[in-house]
Parts: sequence; structure tokens; C-alpha cells
Amino acid sequence: MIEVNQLGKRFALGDPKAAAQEHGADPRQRGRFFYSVESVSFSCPPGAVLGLVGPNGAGKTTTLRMLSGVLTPDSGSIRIDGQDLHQGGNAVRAQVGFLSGTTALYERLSVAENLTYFGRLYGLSPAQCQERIELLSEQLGMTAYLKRRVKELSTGMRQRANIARAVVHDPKVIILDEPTTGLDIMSTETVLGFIAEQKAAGRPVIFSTHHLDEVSLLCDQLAVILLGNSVYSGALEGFAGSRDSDAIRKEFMRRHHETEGQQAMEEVQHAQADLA
Ligand SMILES: Nc1ncnc2c1ncn2[C@@H]1O[C@H](COP(=O)(O)OP(=O)(O)OP(=O)(O)O)[C@@H](O)[C@H]1O
Repeated sequence: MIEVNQLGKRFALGDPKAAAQEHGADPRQRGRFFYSVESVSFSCPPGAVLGLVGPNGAGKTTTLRMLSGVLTPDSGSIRIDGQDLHQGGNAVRAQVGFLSGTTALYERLSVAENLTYFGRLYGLSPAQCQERIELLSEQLGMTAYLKRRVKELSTGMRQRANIARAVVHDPKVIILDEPTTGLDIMSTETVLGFIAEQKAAGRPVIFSTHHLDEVSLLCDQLAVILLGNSVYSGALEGFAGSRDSDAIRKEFMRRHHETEGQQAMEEVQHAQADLA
């Protein structure tokens, strides 16, 4: 069981004026700080899959980085089976497997060599590493390319290997930050199948996504964040009937289009700067 209670995280800004231009009228910038996550709460029972959704910049990655132990929260708490993640030290943190956008593998090593390397770092014996590699390569469809060097892999192959790396030590809890973003259909299906297998094995999985169809397909629990605050957390089926669901959907879409518009504007500005 993972219990996340009123998490908060702020970042000090080197140049508050430049940040204000970048973030527009985001109310989370106050003085020299940007309050990326203000108050996020949810819980995920064993064997449940929780989808963390929110428009660009809502605070999903910051939340997941706190859940993985990479970032220390400024406020609130995270409990895994009753133990506080940040007070429990490495032993509690090792119970979490975390895939981030920056999870990296050694390019010159093969997939199997990478997994052995990271498995050994987590204290697995060579035999345990071998056992995990066999299981994960089957679950993630990697058997055909286990011996290939990472630098030769496609995006989809690489992402499946990244996921294997994140869970090589058989963690109690799995946290995946946008695991299917940018993947082809086959790799997406394999990754979603992997999540479903973890759920069947009783392991809680928390993943962030922009794809609401993935949430309805896989998740029992839903946590929605807008501007760093939880606006819904609970059973997926409870969301449709909840009092605020229509307002949340509208705000979600409004901010989604707004950030897409901002990104398009930035791309145009970059292109103009390149041409100048
Ligand atoms: N180190 C930092 N310093 C200042 N601001 C930050 C920092 N890290 C994140 N932020 C800001 O906090 C907000 C939340 O960022 P975060 O990456 O958690 O959002 P997200 O929901 O994962 O977005 P996306 O869907 O685009 O990945 C964003 O506005 C981001 O610019």
C-alpha cells in the first residue's frame, strides 16, 4: 500500500523574471520560488494500478520523483506499507522501482549486461540476476535482443530495456513516468501488458500518462492534478459521477490546449531564431 499525503515541493528560481515569462500567469510562482507541487494526495492499494494524469506542467513528474526518493518533499509524507519513504532510508527506497524520462542504460553494453550490472548494484547474486533477466525478457518481449548493444536498439526496444532496469531488483512498488510516450503500437501494447501482469501479481503500479484511454483500460485508481494540486483521487469509476468531474475535464482540456499552443509558439520562435 502506498499512501501519499499532502505532498509539496517548491524550487528556488535563479531568475524569477525569466521564469515569470516562461510560466506565464502560473499562480505557483510566488516571489523567488516556484511551487511545482502544492498539495497532492492519493493512495494505491496492493494489486491496484493508479493512473496519475494532468496537463503539461501539472506536477506529475515532480510528484513521481518524490515517490521514487529522488527528490525530498518540502511537506507531506509518503508511506510504503506504513513506512515513511524519506525517513526509512535506502532500505525503504529500494522497495520502489522507478522509470523516469532520464533512466539510462550503458550504450556499449548489451541489454543483459546492463541488467546484470544494475541487478548486482542492488545486491542480487549472479544467479538471481539471471533469473530476473529471463523473466523480464519474456514479460517485456526482449528475448530476441538481449545480447544486442543498447546503442543499436530502437526507441521501443530501449524503453522496454529501461523498464526492465527499473524493476530488475523486484521492487514492491513500481512507478513509471510516461512509460508509453513516443512508443510504437507494439511496444505500447507490450508495456501495457507488463503493467497488467504486475497488477495480477499483486504489485501496485503508479504511472503517469497523457493517454486517457490507457487509464480506462488499466487503472482501478485515478489521481488527477491541476496546477500542483489534487483535484480528484479515488476509484476510477467514481470519477465520472463525482461532483466536479465535468469542471475538471474542461479545465484539463483548456490547459492542455493552452500548453500545446505555448509549445507551438516556442517552436516557431526557435525556428525564427535559427533563421536569423
Ligand atoms: N527544478 C525546477 N525548477 C523550477 N521549476 C521547475 C523545476 N522542475 C519542474 N518545474 C516546474 O514545475 C512544474 C511541474 O513540472 P513537472 O515536470 O512535474 O510537470 P508534469 O506534469 O510532469 O508535466 P509534463 O506532462 O509536461 O511532463 C512545471 O511548470 C515545471 O516547469
